[in-house]
Amino acid sequence: MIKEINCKKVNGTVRIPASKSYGHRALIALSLSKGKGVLDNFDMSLDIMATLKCLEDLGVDFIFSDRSLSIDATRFGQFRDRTMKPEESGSTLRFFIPITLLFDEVFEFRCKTGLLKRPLTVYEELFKDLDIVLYRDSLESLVVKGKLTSGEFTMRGDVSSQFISGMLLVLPMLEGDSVLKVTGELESEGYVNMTLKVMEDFGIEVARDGNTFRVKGNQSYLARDYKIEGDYSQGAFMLAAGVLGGDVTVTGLEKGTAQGDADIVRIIKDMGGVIDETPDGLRARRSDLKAIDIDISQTPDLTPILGVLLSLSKGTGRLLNGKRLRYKESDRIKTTVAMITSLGGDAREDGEDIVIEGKDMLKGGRSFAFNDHRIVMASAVAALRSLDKVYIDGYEAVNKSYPEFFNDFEHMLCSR
Ligand SMILES: O=C(O)C1=C[C@@H](OP(=O)(O)O)[C@@H](O)[C@H](O)C1
Ligand SMILES: C=C(OP(=O)(O)O)C(=O)O
Repeated sequence: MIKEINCKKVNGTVRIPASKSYGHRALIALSLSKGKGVLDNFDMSLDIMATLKCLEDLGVDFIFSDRSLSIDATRFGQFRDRTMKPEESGSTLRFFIPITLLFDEVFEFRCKTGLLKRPLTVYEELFKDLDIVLYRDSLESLVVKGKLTSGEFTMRGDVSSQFISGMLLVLPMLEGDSVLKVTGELESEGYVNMTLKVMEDFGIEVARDGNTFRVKGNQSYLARDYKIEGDYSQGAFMLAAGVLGGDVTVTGLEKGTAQGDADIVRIIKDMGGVIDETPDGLRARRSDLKAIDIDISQTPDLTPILGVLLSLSKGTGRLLNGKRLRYKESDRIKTTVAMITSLGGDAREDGEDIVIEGKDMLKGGRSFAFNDHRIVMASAVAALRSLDKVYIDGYEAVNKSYPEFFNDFEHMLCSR
């Protein structure tokens, strides 16, 4: 489906939805507690619903009302279905593989096409010498069999942090103590920090020494109520909208967060963008931006919107070290370049980097979503500084993480 965006100016205040990453983790932590609790400031998206469905199939019950989710996990482990459906959520797939390995049963992961093309190598390597089978039945089906026992685990840190988070979440549930060693660069480290933060908030202790994590076994997650913080990865689109096209205040983002994507505030400021802390929230105002070089290895989800910002800055900027971007919902190196060029900007791939020449205005035109929610949202923001309208082909991909995006962007902020 195609969406026409004709928004040239934004003005107003927008509440940023709850963090998807915190949402996945808090749902899992509360479910592993086998108790009851309420998650407040909770927002739905297709990815979050995939995690909910997997937990429901593992025996957990939910009631959702008014952005609040009540959870009854007292029957966790009394399965309704041994087929997990992670849809297109990489986090869900990579978090639930170790969760199902708590049970010594056979589980099937039936995925939407595309998800199983994203790497599972780190688990495949890890489980090779353990008595655990990961078997890709087809492009849509993965069979998981075995039982995880405590021990010493070594995992690469430069494929996806989700493997590390997935293992960390279950290690305290095992009978003995475990050590998890991450080798090489730990990329997307902010997401591991979020995992550790949620585990701590739910009463779990992990001792960290650099990239070695020591986790005592036989720990219990505490059942509790929990408030999910706002999502900086989504806030990034609205802050960018403010500096490109008007005056936007975002609310709901916590200071001192573990979210790596909170770095968007520093990056925009380094580009000369004006973002002020106000009593209401962060206020971003239209600014002249200068191009800079940005390392995207730690904050891959910011790439599409950083691409838009650089394409509307003065000078040449580079998005650096994006090799893992190839394994997201789309190959985000290619699709970020395609989005910018299709809207009349100047961007090219350079190995694992993207090089962008800034312009005053883009032309507009048709941008393909490539089934990537973050390309959809970045394209909509690019419309603010495009001469013609922007048409987003496949805009429904936005539902993966931010179903209310167009409501917030067009109805709350857009002023013609
Ligand atoms: O753990 C998480 O919640 C996520 C980790 C990141 O993936 P990588 O670790 O593969 O970069 C990020 O891109 C994804 O959107 C969410
Ligand atoms: C890559 C993303 O999510 P996931 O890996 O969970 O599919 C994302 O939200 O941009």
